[in-house]
Amino acid sequence: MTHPTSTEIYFNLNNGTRIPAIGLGTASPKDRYPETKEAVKAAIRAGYRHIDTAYFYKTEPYIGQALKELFESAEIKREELFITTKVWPTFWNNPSDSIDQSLKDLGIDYVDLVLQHWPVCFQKVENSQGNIIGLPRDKDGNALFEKDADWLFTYKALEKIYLDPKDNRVRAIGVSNYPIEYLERLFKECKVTPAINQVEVHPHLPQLELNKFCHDHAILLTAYSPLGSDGAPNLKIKSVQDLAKKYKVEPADILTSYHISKGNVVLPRSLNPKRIAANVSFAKLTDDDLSKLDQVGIDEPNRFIDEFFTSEIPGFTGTK
Ligand SMILES: NC(=O)C1=CN([C@@H]2O[C@H](COP(=O)(O)OP(=O)(O)OC[C@H]3O[C@@H](n4cnc5c(N)ncnc54)[C@H](OP(=O)(O)O)[C@@H]3O)[C@@H](O)[C@H]2O)C=CC1
Ligand SMILES: O=C1O[C@H](CO)[C@@H](O)[C@@H]1O
Repeated sequence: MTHPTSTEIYFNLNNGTRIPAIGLGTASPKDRYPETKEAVKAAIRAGYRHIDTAYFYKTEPYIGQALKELFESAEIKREELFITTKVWPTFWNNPSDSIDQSLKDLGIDYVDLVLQHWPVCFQKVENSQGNIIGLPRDKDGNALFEKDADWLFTYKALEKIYLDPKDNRVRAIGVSNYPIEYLERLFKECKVTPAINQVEVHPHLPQLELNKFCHDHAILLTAYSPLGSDGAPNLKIKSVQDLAKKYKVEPADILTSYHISKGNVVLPRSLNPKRIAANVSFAKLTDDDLSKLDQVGIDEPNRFIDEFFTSEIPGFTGTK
């Protein structure tokens, strides 16, 4: 049974641009940041045309090194790639500075998509070296939020950048970790519909209501942590393994095909070049296959990314 590769599949965004269905995740473990360079090169050589990154990941300089080498060797052109970055909540009131830092580290002059990373606002606290602390905490370890700050301010600021005809730094804007309630407020107060809502989705967290809401409102859902994040626990799901046998692909391919079959974008991360190349077989799952996988999360819901600062956001508990 031969399968097309998911790297050949593209979806349309609501602003007329298009996005590759599969992207390489680059939230690498902090002791392995430099390996992201070779992972990006392996991914692009394996056909990936979409890289998902963020100011917060601290991997953008290594991605920039990979891109520089691939551009210089003419293995790929900038316009063939879709590069996403994200604005971290320490830049809630000045996303422009965050975008400039990402562009500098990536060595490019525009990004295809910039997302508000989390709908929260952190105080800007510097460490003894004068660097901004990504996860500022008070003496009790609680998140240091900016008092009276509005989480929608960031998206409104991104909107201004996107709508400014003189500013060519971003081709599309979107959000991440927005629940339906937050999108409903955004629609009331903003002009630009987000191109993307990037959220945790996988069989243990099928997000069926959010998925329908986004598709009904021309927002493309992008699935993060599709494998269950570190250690890929979702590979062990029995229905994933059964479907891998049925379609003669790897379990990781079922976890990515689950999203692409629903018309959603998916972002598997790997630092292992063999796995990166192997994670791209696409099996067009039937509605019955998809329901079986959705049922896993209905029976046993599990959100893997639920950071200490998320408890104010509907659907999060801030306990992981
Ligand atoms: N917007 C947001 O708030 C968030 C966005 N994201 C984005 O989503 C991306 C993916 O999510 P993430 O949480 O990183 O993790 P994933 O769900 O993609 O899982 C990554 C883990 O799976 C392992 N893995 C990958 N392929 C295989 C395979 N074929 N067989 C066995 N193990 C495998 C990797 O190990 P190895 O490297 O050794 O292969 C790694 O430990 C992130 O990198 C980031 O870009 C993630 C979290 C939050
Ligand atoms: O994007 C992100 O990745 C990390 C977890 O992998 C999370 O803190 C952040 O939202």
